[in-house]
Amino acid sequence: MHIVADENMPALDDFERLGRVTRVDGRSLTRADLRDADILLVRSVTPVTEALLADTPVRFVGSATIGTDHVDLDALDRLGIAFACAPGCNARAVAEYVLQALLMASQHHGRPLRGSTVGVIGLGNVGGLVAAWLRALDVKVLGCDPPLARAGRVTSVSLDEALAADAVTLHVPLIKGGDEATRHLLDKTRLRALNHEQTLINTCRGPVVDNQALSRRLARGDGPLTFLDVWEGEPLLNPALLEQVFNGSPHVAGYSVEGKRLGSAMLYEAWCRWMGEPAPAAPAVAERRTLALDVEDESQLLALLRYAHRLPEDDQRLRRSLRESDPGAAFDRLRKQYPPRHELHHWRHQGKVAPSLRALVSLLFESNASGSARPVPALHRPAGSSPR
Ligand SMILES: NC(=O)C1=CN([C@@H]2O[C@H](COP(=O)(O)OP(=O)(O)OC[C@H]3O[C@@H](n4cnc5c(N)ncnc54)[C@H](O)[C@@H]3O)[C@@H](O)[C@H]2O)C=CC1
Ligand SMILES: O=C(O)C(=O)[C@H](O)COP(=O)(O)O
Repeated sequence: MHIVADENMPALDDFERLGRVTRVDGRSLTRADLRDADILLVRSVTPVTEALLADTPVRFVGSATIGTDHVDLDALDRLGIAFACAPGCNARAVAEYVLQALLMASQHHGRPLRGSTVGVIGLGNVGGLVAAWLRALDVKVLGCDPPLARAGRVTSVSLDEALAADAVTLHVPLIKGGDEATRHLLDKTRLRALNHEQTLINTCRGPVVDNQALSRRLARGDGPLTFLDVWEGEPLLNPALLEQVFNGSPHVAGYSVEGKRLGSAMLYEAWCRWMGEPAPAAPAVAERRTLALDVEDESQLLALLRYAHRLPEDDQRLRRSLRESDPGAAFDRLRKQYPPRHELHHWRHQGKVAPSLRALVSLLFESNASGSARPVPALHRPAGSSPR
């Protein structure tokens, strides 16, 4: 068995037991790399297209990501190739990023997060978690998810109602065309309606916000306080826009040690399911070390989140990278060499917690390593295909 895998995927031990693993640069991967490959494992930077896979022996493609906008599922269907991805694998990492951004914004605006309103656009794995954490803090969540509302799974406000909140955070998939398109969901008109008292956070996909229109909006000086983790045109981004945002990062909101490992493990689980083999046992929960910090107000809550990950450091590294001769390569290098960052549940919390923060702090440290909270891989089997 030959497995071709993106060089930025950790924890491929299970696949290594299955056969020979060749590591490749996900951005420059070509069909020639797949001439004798049975399995292809990618991350979000590899466009998975008919041109890449046609006339190769690949029978199973796995993407260790939540987003799948880089994958042409119809092409995989036509080619009879199974596809797996990892919904929810890094949802907690993104939610911690968003909570930190919201607390930074509250400090900047000089008003508490508790009691404010937050528009959460997209209430799936990430947005649903963000909403649950915010409700635990007595934040009024204006959740907007028309597809889930149509399925009777949530109640949804309109997009314009959600955009009127004190802060707005985006968690939709990138859908490039058709009735459900989310490309430029925040276009010139919607961006015009946001003001300098508000906060805008985008951690889903760059093109969900029209970046040119956003830059023009921010250039007027009265636009929202903006946090961008994702950019139109990655790995190249608009340097003027980076200058204008309050905090920028190189598409790393989901880059936790746990999220990346879980993404790889979920693909192996999907492979076992596809092959009709028993699922691997969930890894034993390691003894957790203690994180001793009091959380008696929102500034201490911010300090707690920063024990795990400091958003301003992502921002400083990204701004420095723009001075390099090849900023696109520098963006990718920041991602490849991202310092190990743990999700908070890696630790066991000890310390005084204000009664108003107890519900949230307990959710932040809840383990999802086993049981019903453990995310399940998605497996797409093309009609009539079989693994053997
Ligand atoms: N920056 C990063 O490192 C990461 C980014 N992501 C991105 O975040 C996105 C969201 O992640 P999840 O919550 O896990 O996905 P999900 O698929 O669980 O949830 C997405 C939700 O958006 C809803 N939705 C679709 N169109 C909508 C619209 N027009 N308005 C409002 N809601 C709409 C869907 O009904 C769904 O409930 C992913 O598709 C991915 O692109 C995910 C992980 C890491
Ligand atoms: O899971 C997703 O969706 C993401 O956006 C990934 O966390 C991004 O990481 P890479 O796949 O680009 O390494």
